Amino acid sequence: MRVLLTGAYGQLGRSLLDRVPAAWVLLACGSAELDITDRAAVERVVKKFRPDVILNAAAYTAVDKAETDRVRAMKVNAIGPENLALAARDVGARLIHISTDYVFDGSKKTPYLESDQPCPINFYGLSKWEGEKRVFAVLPQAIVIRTSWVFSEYGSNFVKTMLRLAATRTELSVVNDQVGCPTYAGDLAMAMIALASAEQAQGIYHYCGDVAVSWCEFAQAIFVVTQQDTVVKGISSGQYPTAAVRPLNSVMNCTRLQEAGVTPSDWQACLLLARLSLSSVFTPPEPGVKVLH
Ligand SMILES: NC(=O)C1=CN([C@@H]2O[C@H](COP(=O)(O)OP(=O)(O)OC[C@H]3O[C@@H](n4cnc5c(N)ncnc54)[C@H](O)[C@@H]3O)[C@@H](O)[C@H]2O)C=CC1
Repeated sequence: MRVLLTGAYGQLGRSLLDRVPAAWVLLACGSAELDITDRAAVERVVKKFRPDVILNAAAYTAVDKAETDRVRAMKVNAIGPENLALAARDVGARLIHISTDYVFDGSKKTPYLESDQPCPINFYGLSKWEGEKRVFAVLPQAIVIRTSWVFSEYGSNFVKTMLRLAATRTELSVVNDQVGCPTYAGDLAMAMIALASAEQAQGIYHYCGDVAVSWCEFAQAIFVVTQQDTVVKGISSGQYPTAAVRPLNSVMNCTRLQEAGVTPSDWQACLLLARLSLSSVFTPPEPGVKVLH
């Protein structure tokens, strides 16, 4: 199978690179090699490589910055995926794109289903929802996986932030009224790989961790696993104002993907397995375009 991976050097992209099946012919492109907002470049690369599947791990993920950097966020999160969908349609490729729990407003009292109506409360969520709509308008058979609270050995994420702060502080205040499901990027990568081979799969799927926690409880779990005595004090969202408002309930129901044979992320086990590499700073060289297999 010929697979084009975009956004190859973000945390999901790198997690995919670690796990792609050896039998795949993979073209991995970081933002320097393929800017997904450049329609002509996307078309050129896709026409030349002729992938069977495009995996899009590229995104504008700075949630707070997106409130003021709106044009860029919309370009990367909405126009970029649309460009990939157009190019995929031209060559008959399938597209697996990633979206977010932040398309919801968080007012629901139970886990969000794929059929629930999005109603984003921040610009990042709005741009990601626009991306979903543009993808399906061009390629109705595309796959969109909505995920949440992603962490890994790579990039920047909540786990790394907590470990960095704990290195210099004995007590941390962390929000305790936003609840969601942490997701290990390696598990999300495996879910994408499974769907890449599932020819019948299409539409929206939710994929996240199997246990819901508040950010405060997530921080406590991180310090238990890494055996640190950092004290974590719960505070409300109101006591920690951010540029972008976050949904209070980010929990998503993953039954649809489970029925397709993909188990939710066992994030607690992954935290334990990944704890050594999580605490080290990973700065690999920026590679160029290459066919890995
Ligand atoms: N990190 C998280 O907690 C969550 C992430 N997501 C979604 O998961 C997906 C993966 O996110 P992460 O790997 O965590 O993000 P990341 O920020 O680590 O990686 C995104 C990558 O996209 C690249 N990129 C940015 N603009 C680009 C462009 N114009 N063309 C090509 N590449 C470009 C960046 O250079 C970066 O390497 C994204 O779709 C994100 O919206 C959803 C929910 C939560």
